[in-house]
Parts: sequence; C-alpha cells; structure tokens
Amino acid sequence: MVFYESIYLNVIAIFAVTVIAVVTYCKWTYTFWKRFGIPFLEPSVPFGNALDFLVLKYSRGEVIAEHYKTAKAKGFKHVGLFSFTTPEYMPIDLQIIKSILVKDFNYFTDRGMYVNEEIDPLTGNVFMLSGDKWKKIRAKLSPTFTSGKMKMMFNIVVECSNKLKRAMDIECEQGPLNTKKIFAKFTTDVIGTCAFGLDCNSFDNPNNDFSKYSTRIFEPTTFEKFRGFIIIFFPWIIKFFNLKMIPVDVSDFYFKTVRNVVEYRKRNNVLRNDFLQVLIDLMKQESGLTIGEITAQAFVFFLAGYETSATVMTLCLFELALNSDIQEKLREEVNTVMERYDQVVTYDSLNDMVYMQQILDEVMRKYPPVPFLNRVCLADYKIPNTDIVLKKDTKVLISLLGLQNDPEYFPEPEKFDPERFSMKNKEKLNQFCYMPFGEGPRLCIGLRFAFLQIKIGLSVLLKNYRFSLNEKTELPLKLNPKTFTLSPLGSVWVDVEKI
Ligand code: HEM
Repeated sequence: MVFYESIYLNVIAIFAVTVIAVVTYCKWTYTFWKRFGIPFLEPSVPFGNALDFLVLKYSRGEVIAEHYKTAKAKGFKHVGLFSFTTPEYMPIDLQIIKSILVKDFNYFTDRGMYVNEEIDPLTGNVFMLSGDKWKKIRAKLSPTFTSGKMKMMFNIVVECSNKLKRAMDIECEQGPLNTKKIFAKFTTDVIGTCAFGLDCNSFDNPNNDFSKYSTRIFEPTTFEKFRGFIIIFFPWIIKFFNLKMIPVDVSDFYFKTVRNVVEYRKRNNVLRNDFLQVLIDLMKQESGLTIGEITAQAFVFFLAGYETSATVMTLCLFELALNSDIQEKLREEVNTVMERYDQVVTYDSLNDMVYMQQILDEVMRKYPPVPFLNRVCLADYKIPNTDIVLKKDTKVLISLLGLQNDPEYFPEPEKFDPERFSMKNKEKLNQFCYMPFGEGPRLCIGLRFAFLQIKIGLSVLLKNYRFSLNEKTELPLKLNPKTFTLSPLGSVWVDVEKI
C-alpha cells in the first residue's frame, strides 16, 4: 500500500514539476517581443496566440486576420504574436510590408518551409524551396507562364470548359447545383491535363486516380492532419526523426504518372502545348532539371492551382447569385464581347471582359484564397524608420484577409462592390493593401493561368445559365476552420436556369 502511495506521489510531483517548468518556460519566452520593443498581443500558456485555430473554432487565416484587426485598432505599426512558443512578426504598416516583400527581399527570400528532397522529393518544389535552389528553379520556370505560353494552352482549357458545359446541362436538370464540387472537377481537369498531360475526365469519372490522390492531400486522415500540424508548429521534430511529409502512395502516383507520360511522349515523338512539355524541355537543357525536379513542379502547380481557382469560382458564383444586378451586368458584357468575336472565346476576348476582371478582383479581395503570406527573416534586420532589429530566423506573417478587409483601405469591407476595382479607383489603390497573389519576386507564378481558367469557365457559365442562391446554402457563409486556404464550410448551392 505504502509502495503504491509513493508511486502516486511521485507521479503527481513529476506532473507538477513538468507543469511549472512548461509555464515558466512559456512565460519567459513570452517576454521575447517586449525585449525587442515590439508591441504584442497577450499570449496564453502554452498556445500563444493560436488557441482559436487549434480548437478549430476559426481557420488560421481568420485568426491571423483577427490579430491584424486588434493590432490596427490599437494603432500598432507592427505586432508580435506567438504560435505556442514560436515568435511570429506581423507588419501592419504598408511601408514595412513593402520593404519585406520587395525592397529588402534579400532578407526574406524564404518561406521557411520543411524541405527534404532526399526522402521526400516532392517537397523540392518552387513553393517550398529556399535560397539558391529556389532562385534557380524559379528562374527556369518563369518562362513557363508568359502570355505566349498561356495562348498556347488556351485551347486545352476551352476543351475542359466544353466538358463543364455538358455537365452543367445535365446537373441543372437535377436540382440545385453544388458549385464547390463542379468547379473542383473543372479545375482538376484543367490542371491535370496541363501539368500532367492526362485526360482526367472528372465529370464522367469522378473517382479517377487523379481526383482520388488530390482528395488524399486536401482531405487528409486524422494521422496526416496531426503530422501536418507538427510540420507547421514543430518542424524540428520532423527533421530530427527524418520523417516523410507526403504519403508514399501519393508520391508514387505522381512519379509514376510523370514518368509514364514523359516516356510515352519520347517514344511517340509527341509534342503538346502544356506545362509538362515546357518542363520536359527544361530537362533537355544543359544543367537542366531532373525527372524528380519536374515532377515536384508539376505537383505544386496542381496543388497551388486547383483548389484556389475552384474556390474563387465558387465564391464568385455565390456573390453573383446574391447580387442579381451585378450578374446581369456581367452577362451583358460577356454577350457583347462574344458577339464581337463571332461567339468564339479567344484569348483577346477575355482581355476585353473588363467588368469580369473587376468582379474577380473584388471576389479575391473579400475572400483571398491564400489568406496570409509567410516569410522568414534570414539575417538580423533593422525595421525601416525604427531602431528595432528583427532577429534572424523570426517568422513573418502578412495578413491578406486582414488588409483586404480593412475599412481604412476598403470602406464597408463586407459589401461586395466591383466598382472598387474600376480603372479610376484601381489607380488610387496602394498595391500593398491588395495582393491576393502575393507580391515581390516570390509572387504567385501561376497568376495568368489562374485568370485564364477562371475566366474561360465563367464566360461559359454566364452565357448559358442564370443563377440564384438555393436555400441549402447556409447564411452567413462560414469558412472552413480546418483548411489553410480560405474555403467555404459546406458548399454554395445555387439554382440554375438555362438561358
Ligand atoms: C486564384 C488562384 C490563385 C491564387 C489566389 C494564388 C495565390 C498565391 C499566393 C498568395 C502565393 C504566395 C505569394 C507570395 O508569397 O508572395 C502563391 C504562390 C504560388 N502559386 Fe499561386 N495562386 C493561384 C493560382 C495558382 C496557379 C493556377 C498556379 C500554377 C499553375 C499557382 C502556382 C503557384 C506557385 C508555384 C507559387 C509559389 C511561387 C514561389 O514561391 O516562387 N498558383 N499563389
């Protein structure tokens, strides 16, 4: 009995000492910002300022935007935050943001993400890479996204939009339309064919391998979610144990797919106007890319381009269904422009759809699919117009959701108003309060392609159908607390009338 009592007391004592040690360590760490003279928001032990995200009350993007709002209301130019005990610096002032993203980019070239090309070759992609390797790959990839290359891929995307129309014709007979689902199929088809040379046929065969493996990434198992959490907040654990980040079956699928297509094209002398062809050509150059490197790039084009573009289309249709006057005005523009081009969608016809551009700009203002930018400070950095030095290795977060819904820059931010982006108004806008594609040398490489696929898809929809919101859509729209990209919780359901 005495023996068990003593074990019991020992366990309590160890537990108490551990709690005291953790609390003391956190409290000491939480003096970090004070020591450097940077104002901070009160953290809670041991979660720092990340609690609402960790309990899945709000998405990480929303939590960061809320911190932006609080700091701005206090008149701060910048603010210190913590994720657990990791300090995170958030600039509020547009001059500081500009310096970090553009002027002093050399201090902030990296996102500080986990990359291990040896055991996880898909992590060697341009989004995750750091330093010289990123510079080399980015320079090689940039010619892939010129307007000339976009024109070359145009017909492939139009072909996918024809499939979208055929699917819409069937779906609209069957009750309200699940927009999130249909646009995910469209963008899977587009990126699948452009980046991997595959006809995914997502509308007729929703369970194709491509959709299956993309679902594995965007809807991870509980274990994979836990691993993702560790990677973000405690990357040193992953490094220490040399763990893989991307599931083996997913990695094998992408490698096998690219290898097969590359061999097929080589054997049959097939040349196709798509991203993969440009990547294959890069393999042939002197000190060109390896097959592992091109697979990692095709993988990230898919990852970065499929969900973001589908979300923009979903939220665009949501706003158009709510604002029938804006929808009618857009339809008028699409019809007028199409008439001018003999009812054929061309690259130039899309450029003439000025109001569509304004609408998309406004959708991405209200709902930036990537709600914050991240960087890491590579050397001690004197923050402009202050005597404060930001320590090497400090993480930096820039809240796009916060900036783009800040009433100082966008009065009545909750109002959907495409006029904010009319030619006249756009000129007055400071570019650093509106950057849905990021800014500086690390800005989104796929911007042109994103607009291309979204505009082609929307012009087909607006020309042929009228949309109104179905009562199955839950209002007010909530955001999914589990995703890092901004995405509606549940779907947006619309009633569709054929024109
Ligand atoms: C509406 C759609 C899209 C949005 C809103 C979007 C947004 C973004 C943002 C905010 C970044 C980070 C920029 C920064 O840190 O400054 C980014 C990076 C990136 N995006 Fe996109 N993106 C979209 C579509 C695409 C597409 C279609 C592709 C490829 C086909 C793509 C490929 C990439 C890549 C490779 C990067 C990393 C660039 C680098 O680090 O050098 N994105 N995107």
